Amino acid sequence: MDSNGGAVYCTLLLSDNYLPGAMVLAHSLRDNGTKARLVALFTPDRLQSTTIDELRTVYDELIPVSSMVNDTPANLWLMDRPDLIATFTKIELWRLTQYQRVVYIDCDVVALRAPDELLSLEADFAAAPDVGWPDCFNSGMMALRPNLQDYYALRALAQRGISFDGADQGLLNMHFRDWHRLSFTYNCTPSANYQYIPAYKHFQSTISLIHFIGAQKPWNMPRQIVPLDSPYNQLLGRWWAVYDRHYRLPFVPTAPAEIEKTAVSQGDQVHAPRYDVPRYGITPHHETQPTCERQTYHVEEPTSFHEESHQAPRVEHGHSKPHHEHSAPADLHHAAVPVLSMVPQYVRGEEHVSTFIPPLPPAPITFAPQLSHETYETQTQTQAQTQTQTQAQLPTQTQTQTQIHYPDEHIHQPQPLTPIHPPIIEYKSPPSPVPEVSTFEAPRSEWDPSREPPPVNTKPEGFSLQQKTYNMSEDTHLFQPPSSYPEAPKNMWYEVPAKPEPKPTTVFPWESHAPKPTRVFVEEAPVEFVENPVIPEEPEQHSLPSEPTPPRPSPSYTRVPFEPSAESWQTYSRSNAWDEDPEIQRYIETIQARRTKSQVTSPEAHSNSPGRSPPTPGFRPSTKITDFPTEVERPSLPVTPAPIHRTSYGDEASGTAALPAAEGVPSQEEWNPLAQLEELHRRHSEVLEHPELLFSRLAAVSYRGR
Ligand SMILES: O=c1ccn([C@@H]2O[C@H](COP(=O)(O)OP(=O)(O)O[C@H]3O[C@H](CO)[C@@H](O)[C@H](O)[C@H]3O)[C@@H](O)[C@H]2O)c(=O)[nH]1
Ligand SMILES: [Mn+2]
Repeated sequence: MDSNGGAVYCTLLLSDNYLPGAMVLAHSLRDNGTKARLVALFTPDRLQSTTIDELRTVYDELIPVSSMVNDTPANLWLMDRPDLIATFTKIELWRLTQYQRVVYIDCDVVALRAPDELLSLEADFAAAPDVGWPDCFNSGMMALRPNLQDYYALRALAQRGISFDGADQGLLNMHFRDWHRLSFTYNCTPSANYQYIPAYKHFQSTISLIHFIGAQKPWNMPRQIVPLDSPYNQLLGRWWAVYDRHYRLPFVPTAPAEIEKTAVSQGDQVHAPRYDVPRYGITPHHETQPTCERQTYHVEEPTSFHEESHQAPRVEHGHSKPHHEHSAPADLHHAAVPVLSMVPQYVRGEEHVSTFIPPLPPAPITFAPQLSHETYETQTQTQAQTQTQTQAQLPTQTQTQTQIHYPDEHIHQPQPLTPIHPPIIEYKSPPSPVPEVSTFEAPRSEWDPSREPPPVNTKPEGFSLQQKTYNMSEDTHLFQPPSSYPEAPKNMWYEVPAKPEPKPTTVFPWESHAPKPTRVFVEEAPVEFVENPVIPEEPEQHSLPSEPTPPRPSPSYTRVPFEPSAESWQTYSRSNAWDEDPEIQRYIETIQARRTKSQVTSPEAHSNSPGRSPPTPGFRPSTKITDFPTEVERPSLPVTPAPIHRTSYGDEASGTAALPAAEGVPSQEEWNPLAQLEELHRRHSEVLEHPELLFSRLAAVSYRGR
């Protein structure tokens, strides 16, 4: 436990590509002498294990947290920052109740001095104003007291996606309305087009933390951009200075004596400076240089950096680890053992070093910020080789060769970071830069598909599609029809154009000169139903016209509806009253005669005479459709009256064949309907009197029926 009673610095790492920021932040705090514990929250599911290993080299404690993603990230696009999708994870800070206080700092911050006074701040929640909207605080630096009330309240907001910017800052500002306002110097957020230069000049010496807000982070930017003296670029240089101190080639302690000098006396104990070995996948020069002697630090507990770096991955939880474990290695020789660092892998700024061929004569220095387009691995090697070459060849520097050149060397020289803590390690600066010239580089497209995968965190294309939301009507009133609708216009009509029927083209000559047909067929005459047939009860009383009425155009038949008689069917005459009426008969004959004149085809037409042929004996001429067989025609009395199927109109060949008799049906000769009816009546009364006989009877009948 340190002097601040459970107060820690804490940062958050959600992705591998922010690793350089997290490392530089921790180094900058340590370099400035803080003794407070450095804690890093990290999301194991989103990070490579090598990244976590790297964090372990500088942070005292790593705390895994599960990432909290904004499920409704639309507001993130207002900032054009879809990469901030998981910053709700910051809420986990309030669950760190093992600490009294947490001074949270974003990864993209570099400390110019360690703001240890924030560790003992009284306020429950303090932050500095945001440069974009100063009524809000910027959530990149917050001094807070972990507690579960705030934690659950914040988590509830996060789960409902309540944040005006879609990320943590919008959410936290909605929750912490009364925040203790800290000085802007605790979270100085310069922008590339920084406006208030006089204020910067006035306050710059008081700045504690520089926060590189926005999508562009220092490690993705050129090491140096013009104008060099702009506030932003100067502050950017401060970030690179820390990075270079710990990760940049070359790192060659000039002389053992100077290393000795760097030990910082703190109180009554000699405390070794934070020593960070520049770790590359190559053999450092001092191993190959015999002049590099072993040097011993004065440390409390000599610890081999080499051994520590080869420990199995381990996540520390809660238990304290004295920060001096990370202090200087006891033995420079150990420290010099090559260890591969992951950090430069995520630093694109190295690409902003131009590889060039020095022309002759040298021209004034200008910097070309474009990148040499090499993969990182190649570059590292190139750097390494070049470095060796540089060492050997720089004194003469006459040959034309590819070499890495650091144009910003003079401004990124390590310098006293604060008056309180003098520089802890002296550097031998690389040989002074050779004169530079600007080199032409073709404009680079955003990414080269032939060399690299598409850039991460780019905007999905579908987002630019227009979105439209339709809402359900919330009107609860019933539909009220208007009292009247306007009259439909009356003058709106038009002639339907008649479509002329196309006449089929004639093929044969008789089609165009066809004679008019004169013959008329009986079948063609439509049957006319007499709706109310006049059935004279007394044919005698009927006065028929003595003269034939003018022929009606069509009907020759009359269908008489069947009227069930109340009398017994035995008295049924089986004939129509008018059939016997001579007047009617005569009338019909006149029609038939008329027809015959106009070539009526009728059964009589078989005779050559146009008039009425003499009746065949036993075959009377019929004028009725429901005719009954004559005595001659019928072989026996039919069961029911049925029309006789006559050969119609002399066509004897068609349809005259008798249908085969049904099986099991008694022949008509054997069937006496009167006797059958009597039998039926007898059985009926028998069953009524003796119902018990019914079933035996039925059985007998069905048996007989078979
Ligand atoms: O890919 C990512 C993105 C974010 N982070 C972490 O989340 C922090 C916030 O993201 P950052 O890119 O620093 O956001 P800023 O550009 O600083 O944007 C502002 O808006 C953010 C969202 O509200 C706040 O989190 C910041 O504090 C605020 O400065 C970072 O520092 C990291 O700690 C990652 O580790 N990986
Ligand atoms: Mn930030």
